[in-house]
Amino acid sequence: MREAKDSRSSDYTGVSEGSAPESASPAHRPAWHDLEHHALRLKHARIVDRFIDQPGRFEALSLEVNGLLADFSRQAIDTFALDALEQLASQSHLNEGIRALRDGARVNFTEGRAALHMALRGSCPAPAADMASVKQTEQRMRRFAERVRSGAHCGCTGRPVRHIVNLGIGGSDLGPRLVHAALKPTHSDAPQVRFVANIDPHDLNTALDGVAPEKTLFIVSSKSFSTSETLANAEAAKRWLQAELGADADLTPHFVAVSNAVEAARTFGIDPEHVFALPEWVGGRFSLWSAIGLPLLIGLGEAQFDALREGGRAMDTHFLTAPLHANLPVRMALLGLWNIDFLDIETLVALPYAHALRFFPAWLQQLEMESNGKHCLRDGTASAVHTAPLILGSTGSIGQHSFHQLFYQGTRRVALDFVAVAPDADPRRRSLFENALAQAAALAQGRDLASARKALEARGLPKEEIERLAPHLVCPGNQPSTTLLLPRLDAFQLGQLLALYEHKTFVQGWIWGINSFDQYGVELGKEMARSLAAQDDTIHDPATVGLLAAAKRMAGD
Ligand SMILES: O=P(O)(O)OC[C@H]1O[C@](O)(CO)[C@@H](O)[C@@H]1O
Repeated sequence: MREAKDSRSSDYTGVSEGSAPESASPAHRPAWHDLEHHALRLKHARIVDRFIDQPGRFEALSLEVNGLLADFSRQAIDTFALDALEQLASQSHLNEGIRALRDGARVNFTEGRAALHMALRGSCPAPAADMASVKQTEQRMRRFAERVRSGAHCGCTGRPVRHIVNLGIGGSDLGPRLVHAALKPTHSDAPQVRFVANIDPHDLNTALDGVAPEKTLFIVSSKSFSTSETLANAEAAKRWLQAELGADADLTPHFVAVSNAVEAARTFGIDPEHVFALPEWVGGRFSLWSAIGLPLLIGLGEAQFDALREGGRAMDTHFLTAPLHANLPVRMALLGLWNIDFLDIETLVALPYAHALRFFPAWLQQLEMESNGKHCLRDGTASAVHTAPLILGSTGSIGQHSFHQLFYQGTRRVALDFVAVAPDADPRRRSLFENALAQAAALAQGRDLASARKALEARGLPKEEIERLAPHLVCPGNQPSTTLLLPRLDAFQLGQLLALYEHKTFVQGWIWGINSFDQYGVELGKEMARSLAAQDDTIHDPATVGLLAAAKRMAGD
């Protein structure tokens, strides 16, 4: 493996050494103006007409990486605009950015840290001492997971642990929760894994329903070991065990922690041998591949976890080596940016057509919105253009019967990412797949007034009734979408999919000129919650004061 270069020792500014300082805003780059020009042409052009203008459009606009096919032919783009987007990437020194990420430069320039999640997948080097400790932790973790899986790890009464409850939130929850749901076999002898994130007691209470305390292990998963929701749940779990097993019961075998705050975990009562640390250079929303994956090692086993990483590594190799014009994460990032900043399509709808991927939209929301939902640029100025998309979504075909209506006949344009899986012999999976294809086609095609009239004529309605109803049947269509088609839903392909979006997020953040790896906004909300808890009335705005008083009245205080 290559050794990390010296760039690691400096904060990454995005300015090549010796070159004149450049504005961090992409809007100052020549390609931006070309793109504005192209957007005037393409904003209202019909996507379906592009297939007529460009025979072979599907082939020209799809990319396949290790079996994962991405079809961009239903994006509102042509070759001129695509070229200009690639120029924007070059003018933004994207290749330099990708190298900076790979070589461990401090791309997280506000916190002075590298973002080396790829190193966890073996795709790039990291400081040798850090990697030695990552490897050592991983060995301990694997041994521990194997002991739990085999029934050798017992609770305080000597019964083998069979229930695992992961207590974590954000990146310490969403990634493992998504992967576990996606890959868990329907029938398995492995310990059962449940995930609890919310401080609302309902979440923990539901997870503990039907669970035997003497056979339960809690994983307190918190990189910082200071997140209030997770700590409150850990304390509640402790109280539950004490109530069930006796105040004097030795709870040590019932708790492990995934955290780099080893001392704080020890103070909570966790044996340091059972604290699995993750390096500082892995951000929460990129941490699935680290010790945060412990519930996966226990619930799914080593082979699955390794195959997931292998998939991530395969996507990394593609990302690090493919030229910009044939680079899948880059293509995806550029088209996302095109929709947001040039076509004014600010919403991205994530639609996995696989029930196993039901947590994908929530995972993606944190990844993209926490990473790139920012306005402050590298040089401290405010972004003049929109950054991260607003992401919503759910599994197909469920959304078709609730929110898709707005995409068909509402007043806004949205961009959609369909994630479909090539169907097997089960006719229900074929139907699900056909639904995905039909939605993408119908949302692009729409239905004009003439077709609406025809549909009503076919029903044999009188002329006046047809005229009255026809406008209500019109669907403007022209909603751009990308379809990602997985050959199968296995650990390798899932790893590829998740790494694809990680890299897309980095590329967009790089071009927008923001730091994708901090989250100071979230901190403000946390501070406010802390001051409420401390009952510091002086800093509360009148609405908060009013609501606090109303809640007190309702509680009968
Ligand atoms: O793992 P921790 O430190 O408990 O943090 C959980 C989550 O909280 C955040 O810091 C802010 O929501 C996320 O970035 C992170 O994934």
